[in-house]
Amino acid sequence: MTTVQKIKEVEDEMARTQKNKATSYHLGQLKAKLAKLRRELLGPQGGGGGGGGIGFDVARTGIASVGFVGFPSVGKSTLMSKLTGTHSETSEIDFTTLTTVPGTVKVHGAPIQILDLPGIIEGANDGRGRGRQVTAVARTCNLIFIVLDVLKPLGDKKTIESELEAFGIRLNKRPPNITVKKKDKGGIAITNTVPLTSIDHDEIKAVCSEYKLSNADVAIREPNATADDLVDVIEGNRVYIPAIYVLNKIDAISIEELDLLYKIPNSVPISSREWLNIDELIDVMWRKLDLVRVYTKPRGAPPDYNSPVVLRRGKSTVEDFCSAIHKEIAKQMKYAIVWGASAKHARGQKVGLEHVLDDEDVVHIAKK
Ligand SMILES: Nc1nc2c(ncn2[C@@H]2O[C@H](COP(=O)(O)OP(=O)(O)OP(=O)(O)O)[C@@H](O)[C@H]2O)c(=O)[nH]1
Ligand SMILES: [K+]
Ligand SMILES: [Mg+2]
Repeated sequence: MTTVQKIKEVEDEMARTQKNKATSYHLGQLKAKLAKLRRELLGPQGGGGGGGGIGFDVARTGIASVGFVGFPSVGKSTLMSKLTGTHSETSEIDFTTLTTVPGTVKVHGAPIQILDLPGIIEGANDGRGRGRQVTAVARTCNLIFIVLDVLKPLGDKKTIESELEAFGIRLNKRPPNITVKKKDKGGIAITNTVPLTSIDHDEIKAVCSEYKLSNADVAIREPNATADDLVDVIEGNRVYIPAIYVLNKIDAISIEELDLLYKIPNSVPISSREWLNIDELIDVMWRKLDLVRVYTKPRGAPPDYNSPVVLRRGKSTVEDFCSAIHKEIAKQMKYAIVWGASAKHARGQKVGLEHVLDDEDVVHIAKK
């Protein structure tokens, strides 16, 4: 039996099995089995791991990247071309785009790389079409636009989500607050700081046993943690990426239909052809990217608000700021003065290299 067939078999069995006290051990086993089979399929032996492959690995520029994922002909290239001014072929024929096409858009002074990608179809991860290369590129992006055609949004949404999920991509989700620590003896010891609502001890034990973990401390601090969350933590190698559902072609539907679409969380209805609601899309994109703009203030002069140094959240210390300007600056710095959200007082705070900066802070570097 091929891995794809084995996956299908496990999925079918899961669908047949009702979740209750008596089946939770079995379900936990199945979930872990499924994760292992998917890894096999996508690993280096399966041919789908690593980067995107020929034509798919493009030079990465800008402070962050946004990948466009969607079914064929939903309007990805139309959007990308107009947004960035870079030509990417468009037509009513499916699979017009065959590789990654990069472009750049500047938002609030930050250059953001846009990656137009080929359309994907159901079964992408089993090797259909260029789905695997597309999802491999998507894994490396800071934000994913899931582009949907408003005339058939919901079915397509589910399909795309499950293709991305099967590739270890978790959308609009934080890493689960679960730790699993191997030890030498003592069996499986479970502690939880929150009530376990969506997983029970049997299920936890089944997952651990499937991974041959017979002695471990499992600590669950995640409200509503599931067996899939536990599997994710044990498997590792998951990426947590924010996503926006771009509902394209709203020029083709009525206002009443549009109202319904607004109920999809994290969605922005637009028309890339008629250029409708693109401002909202850029706003939401900016917020989801969660970038940190830092303005430099030279001594005795006002801050330079025109060209911020743009950093990523989690990589926004004064040291990161210095390195973004020039690699020698951190060494030459005596101290920094910071004004803005990260500073303790309005008159400015004297800080060191480890200080974490916030969006729109102003920084003066005093040299030795
Ligand atoms: N009505 C309408 N049509 C659109 C819109 N955006 C794109 N289209 C049309 O949809 C078709 C497909 O557009 P593309 O930009 O090539 O779509 P794609 O998603 O890049 O397609 P592939 O590269 O083949 O996956 C073209 O005929 C576009 O003119 C829109 O906002 N409204
Ligand atoms: K097309
Ligand atoms: Mg295209």
